[in-house]
Amino acid sequence: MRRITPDRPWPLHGNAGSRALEARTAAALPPNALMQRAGLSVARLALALAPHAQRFWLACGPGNNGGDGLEAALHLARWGKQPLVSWLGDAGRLPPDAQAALQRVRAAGIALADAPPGAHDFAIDALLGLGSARPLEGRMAEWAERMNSGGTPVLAVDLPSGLSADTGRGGGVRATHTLSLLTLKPGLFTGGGRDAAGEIWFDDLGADLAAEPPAARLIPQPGVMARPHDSHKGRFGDVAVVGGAPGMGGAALLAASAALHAGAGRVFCALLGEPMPLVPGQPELMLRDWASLDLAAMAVACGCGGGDAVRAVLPRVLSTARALVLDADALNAVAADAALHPLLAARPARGWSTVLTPHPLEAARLLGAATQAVQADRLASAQALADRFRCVAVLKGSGTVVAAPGQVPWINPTGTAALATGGTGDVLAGLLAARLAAGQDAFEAAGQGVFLHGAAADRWPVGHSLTAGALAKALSPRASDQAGIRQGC
Ligand SMILES: NC(=O)C1=CN([C@@H]2O[C@H](COP(=O)(O)OP(=O)(O)OC[C@H]3O[C@@H](n4cnc5c(N)ncnc54)[C@H](O)[C@@H]3O)[C@@H](O)[C@H]2O)[C@@H](O)CC1
Ligand SMILES: [K+]
Repeated sequence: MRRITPDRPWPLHGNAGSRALEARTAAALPPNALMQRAGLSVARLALALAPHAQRFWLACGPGNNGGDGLEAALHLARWGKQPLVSWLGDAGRLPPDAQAALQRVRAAGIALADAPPGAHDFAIDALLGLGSARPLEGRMAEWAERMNSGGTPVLAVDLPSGLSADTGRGGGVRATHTLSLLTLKPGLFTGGGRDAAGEIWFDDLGADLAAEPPAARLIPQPGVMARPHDSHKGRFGDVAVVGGAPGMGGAALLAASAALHAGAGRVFCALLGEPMPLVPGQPELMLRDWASLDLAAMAVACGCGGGDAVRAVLPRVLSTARALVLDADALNAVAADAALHPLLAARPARGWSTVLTPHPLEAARLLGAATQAVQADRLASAQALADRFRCVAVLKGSGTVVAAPGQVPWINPTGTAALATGGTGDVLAGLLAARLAAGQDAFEAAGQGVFLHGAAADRWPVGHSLTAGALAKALSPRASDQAGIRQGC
């Protein structure tokens, strides 16, 4: 058992993959052994998290998730703790493993209540796991609410009850900790999952994770891009930011600043609005008329603050830039104008890379779907975008998803709600362009870029408000260097 940190590309298995691994693992073990391992693991973690707690409330549901809770109660009782078991099951309809656990609990003389205890020091949510099939209601919803408002730590067994393992939708319990069993589930890391799950722990219970293909992987901490001493600015490539329609120059300048701080050799900024001779406080940025830029020789970030004006430049951008990040208004223009689609579709055959960085509303426009439909299955939505436009798709939001045709998608473990502020998307576009300019593969650049963008926010000092301009400056490789980084992704 261990706490999950981004030290490796952790494989994430959805419902079907987890069920397949469960069957495979259980088949090699004596009956009930897997659930007994699960219960022991839950009890050990509960004790480690709250060594001085006495009253452990175990809220146990009608299936095997509840069985895990019953097994945990046995251990807590053995260790001198007071297990307060509330159980919602029907003894006549229990799956075999949970049935065996129930008999063991009864044989041990542990009482089963049909309501929550009056008081407890620690709550264990074993209401629902993989079998969650509909929103919580009735007593189950009441017990979940009692856990949420109880003021104690809440350890969710396998999944916070009600949360979809595949998508991170739904939910009811908001745990402080989740112990994911057998597999790590993508739903814990994207959509509502991050808020519902709290700190994530994992016990594979002896499963061979490599036996089932993962639905996604967690982006690991990237290494520092080596910058040899014998370097010159041409080595790290040029970035051109094309955007900033009248009144929206700030977005383009934020992207350009991010590209600069992320290590691009030279950064050009082509504003589609008012001409500006120099950017105050940022003399390194070179302002140019967009038509004069040799886009074929640069990584281009297009769309930041582009407004309607960006539509006019897109045909040339799409048919000349070899490495391209399309953001914000460029995405809206592509969504609104099917005439641009063949230009986008022609890029992979020329060996050119394209990264789309939509937030959910922009993704919905590109897919011709509702935003709720995009959010209902973020992994599938990002993959649909990548497949439709033959590009790397970065679906922003809680647990950003990075997808590409034929690749296992990434889910980003970094970032906080502090990033939900104006301009941080422009910063991401500039950062990704800098990595493309350095010659990185687009899928790798996107994965590492979103990790570093989120990690910069995670490092933000408490009490200091996060602004996009300051975030751009925090992207310097030296800043992430100090976080102690190893090679990966
Ligand atoms: N079989 C085993 O040996 C193991 C099982 N494990 C546990 O088993 C879990 C999966 O067990 P199950 O497949 O029994 O599924 P669950 O225990 O998650 O729930 C299934 C039951 O809940 C009911 N249900 C679903 N949604 C409901 C709702 N909203 N309100 C009320 N009832 C609802 C279903 O009708 C079914 O009776 C995993 O998440 C994991 O915790 C793991 O510990 C590994 C070992
Ligand atoms: K649970």
